Amino acid sequence: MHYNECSCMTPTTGAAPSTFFSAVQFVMAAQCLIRTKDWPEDAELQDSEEFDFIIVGAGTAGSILANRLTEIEDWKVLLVEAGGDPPIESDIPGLTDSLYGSKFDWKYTTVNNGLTSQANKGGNIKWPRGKMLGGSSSINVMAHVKGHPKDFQSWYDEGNEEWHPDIVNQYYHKAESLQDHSLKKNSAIQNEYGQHGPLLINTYNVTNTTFLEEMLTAFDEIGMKPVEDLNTVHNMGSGRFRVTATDGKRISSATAYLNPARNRKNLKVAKNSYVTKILLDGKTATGIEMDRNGHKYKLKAKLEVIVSAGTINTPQLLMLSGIGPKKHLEENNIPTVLDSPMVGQNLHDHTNIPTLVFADEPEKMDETTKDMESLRYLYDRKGYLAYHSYQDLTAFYSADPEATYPDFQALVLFHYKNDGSVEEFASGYVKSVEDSVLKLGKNRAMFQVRISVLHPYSRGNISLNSNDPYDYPLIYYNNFSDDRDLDATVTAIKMFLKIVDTKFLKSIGAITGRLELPACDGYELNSDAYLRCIAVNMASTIYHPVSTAKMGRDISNSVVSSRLKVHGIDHLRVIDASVMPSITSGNINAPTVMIAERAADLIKEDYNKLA
Ligand SMILES: Cc1cc2nc3c(=O)[nH]c(=O)nc-3n(C[C@H](O)[C@H](O)[C@H](O)COP(=O)(O)OP(=O)(O)OC[C@H]3O[C@@H](n4cnc5c(N)ncnc54)[C@H](O)[C@@H]3O)c2cc1C
Repeated sequence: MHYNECSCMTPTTGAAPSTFFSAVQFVMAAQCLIRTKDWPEDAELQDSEEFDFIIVGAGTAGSILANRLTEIEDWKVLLVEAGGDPPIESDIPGLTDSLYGSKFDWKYTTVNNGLTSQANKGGNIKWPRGKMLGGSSSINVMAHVKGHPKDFQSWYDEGNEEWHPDIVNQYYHKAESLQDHSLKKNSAIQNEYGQHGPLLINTYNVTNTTFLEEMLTAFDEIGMKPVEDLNTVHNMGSGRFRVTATDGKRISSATAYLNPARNRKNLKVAKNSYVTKILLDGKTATGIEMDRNGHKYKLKAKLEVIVSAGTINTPQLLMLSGIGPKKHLEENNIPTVLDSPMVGQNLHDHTNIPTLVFADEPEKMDETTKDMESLRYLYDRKGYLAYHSYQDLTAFYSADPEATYPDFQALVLFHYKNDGSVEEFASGYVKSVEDSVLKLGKNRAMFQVRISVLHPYSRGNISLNSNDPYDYPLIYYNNFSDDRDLDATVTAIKMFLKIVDTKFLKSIGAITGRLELPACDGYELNSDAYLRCIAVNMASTIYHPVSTAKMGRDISNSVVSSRLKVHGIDHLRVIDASVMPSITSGNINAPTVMIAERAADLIKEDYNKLA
């Protein structure tokens, strides 16, 4: 073809190229507009510099504490974070998955115990954790689920007097600001949420709501009644998630709390800085030892060191500093400062079993639609990038239909027909399971329903691998060590599988289908024995580990007091998900936010600074 034959290349008056060039410029600029640019500066530090408070970890809890404590102008605060600024992928809900396994993830895995999760490649479970400002709130799925008042009543009844459900509710309200205008019209929902807090709560900008509505009708048919707002009815029924995202963008603890405080003169933030030890003078915390680009700093805390390093790193740091079970410290050649037997113990989580349903719909988005949706996201923050692939749906239910406290949670994740994500999912399993998923999924859409028992009995622990702070701790999950959890899991799956017989699911030809695992070969499909076998072998996590520095009355049964002070050590607190006495009914980021908000006021109260 000659140049002249291509009408597109015929010289023009310039209007067309200039119009398209403007469009390209708009697209380039729109991408920059997404990016959060308000991260705090990386502070310069002097060795032996003194602060009033040093907070270890800028995650969900740590970022909140940094903001609330620097509200007191004469308190000088240092926030230390092992990671750096979150990348643009963290801002865009639809790209969250690309962070897993990246440098923004600690990439922890559980220890292979040879018994559970044997269908997973490596026989272990991946436990992602955010390593950046915002911590796991910068990598999570953004569901904002506040648990059930009974969860907090049980904390309170165990002697944790600062955590009565009414007080807890007050601190949820302090944190929240409900954005969804249609929900605000309902006074019960409006009253359930705070209206003026830093954490913006909304509903994902999902565009294909017809499909969601059909699914909710199916939930209704199996007794999981759809409700407008699950938090308002304390998690009984089914519905769309409230999320910490608004205008199609993530709201992490860092964007909600840390960035607005970044210019305060009494706050310093040290990024890419790893705390290796809490410094102690006898049984008093005096500061931290920190590694920044190979340079070791010793920094002093006049009032307190606050450990907010999360459920895995918090007990690791306590033990590296000589606070933990004496025998375990001795095995790792760490001099015992305080024999605190519960450090690292009581680990539990919401184990999840991916229950697979295959069906004719929904169809895969074609590439042109996908491209148009990406452009649309740049234009108005809608389209598939505006929500996480967990879409929106969840259901809370119980074995007893009359129950008012949920036993189980199911989260629904869709994989479009012939979508590459099915292969990616299947590749996490041993060959026989991988092949059966691919066979069942050929020319079908896949629904991955992640089913969890909300209140497990099994307990695991976090242990040290050695006294080297750079050696990853060992995660002994022990998730089915109590048989009641496996029985409950089978009940939960069976109850959920009734969905395959609902009108909508039947209309799209839904089937379950056998997953090929030699261990489960002899069992009839979907029999109790088969589901038990699948549950044991396919067990994974929904990423909610808690309780490895639990609060309680004394050192024999807990690590911290109701005011989150470490038993037996002065000037040291733990404030993060590890202090929960037991896990809440649902996703745990919102409870961790509430804990940090409450703890900030407990600290202010202790120093007579509460307004
Ligand atoms: C993939 C994923 C999806 C999830 N989805 C949801 C969801 O949709 N909804 C929900 O409610 N919950 C969800 N969760 C759980 C929730 O996000 C976490 O429970 C919560 O963020 C925990 O907060 P935290 O403050 O305890 O710890 P983190 O937020 O993990 O913060 C700990 C911080 O400490 C830093 N740190 C650790 N050790 C050191 C050290 N030695 N020195 C310096 N810094 C250190 C870490 O880098 C991190 O930034 C999810 C979690 C994950 C991982």
